[in-house]
Amino acid sequence: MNEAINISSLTKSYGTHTVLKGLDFCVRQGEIFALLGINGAGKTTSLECIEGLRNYDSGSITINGIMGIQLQSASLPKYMKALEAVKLFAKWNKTSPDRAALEALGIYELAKKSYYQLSTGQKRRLHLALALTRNPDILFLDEPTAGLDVEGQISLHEQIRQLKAIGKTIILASHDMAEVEKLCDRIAILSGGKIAFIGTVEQLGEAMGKHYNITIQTENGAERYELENIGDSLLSLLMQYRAKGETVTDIQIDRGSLEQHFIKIAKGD
Ligand SMILES: Nc1ncnc2c1ncn2[C@@H]1O[C@H](COP(=O)(O)OP(=O)(O)OP(=O)(O)O)[C@@H](O)[C@H]1O
Repeated sequence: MNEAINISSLTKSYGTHTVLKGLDFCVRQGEIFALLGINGAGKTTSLECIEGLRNYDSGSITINGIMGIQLQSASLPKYMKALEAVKLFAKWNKTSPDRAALEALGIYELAKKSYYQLSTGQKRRLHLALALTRNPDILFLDEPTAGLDVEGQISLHEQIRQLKAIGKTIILASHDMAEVEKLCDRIAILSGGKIAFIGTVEQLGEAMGKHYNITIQTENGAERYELENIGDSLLSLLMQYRAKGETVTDIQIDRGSLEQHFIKIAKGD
């Protein structure tokens, strides 16, 4: 698959504070890619360097395609109608609005509503539509569903999937692990100014190795354990229950959530 973005040895400091210490990663054409990291890890800084909104100190950034940017916070005049805004931005960008993308975002349903009448989710959709007026190949979304209710999140996810289906590459920063797990093809975790992990959520689970969350249910209640290996450890755990004379009624095993893996990697464990 071709690369939409290639980042090599990217560094960025604010005064004496070095935030990016040599980032290396690529985003493939047509994928939904998430940049993850704890608060202050440098996600926005990385995105803004790639978008050209921020200077960086060294390294290289190669972009193959036109970029569209949905900023974390933005505003429009109170009485501007949604479709008016889209047309204005399209005129500014000397493009004609991409009907399929606008339909995917449900903008025609909002066409005649003034900006102040839009809900947070509808504003988010409109700003995404404005980012699309450049007819971009690559879309940057900084925490796209922050502040949206569950319904708003689900519909924006669906719209992001539709944008992928019409060929857009999407790179987003997010704190929402459930969102990332459902939506993204690949993730990169920023930690200590570098990429600590890159790959699919499944690959992250595999890379974190033999780690299991075990819940053992008895008549006396449920107890949770974290085991490194499932064979001997689980067996000896069950033997302990038997020795205590407690009957095990149920066992649940999972390989750890994205959240658990993320916290371990993002905090440098
Ligand atoms: N303009 C700036 N001047 C000085 N320091 C800055 C500036 N912008 C960001 N920083 C610092 O750089 C670090 C990374 O910030 P950045 O906003 O890129 O992180 P982030 O991962 O996007 O965080 P969050 O999840 O909180 O949005 C933080 O320590 C922040 O305080």
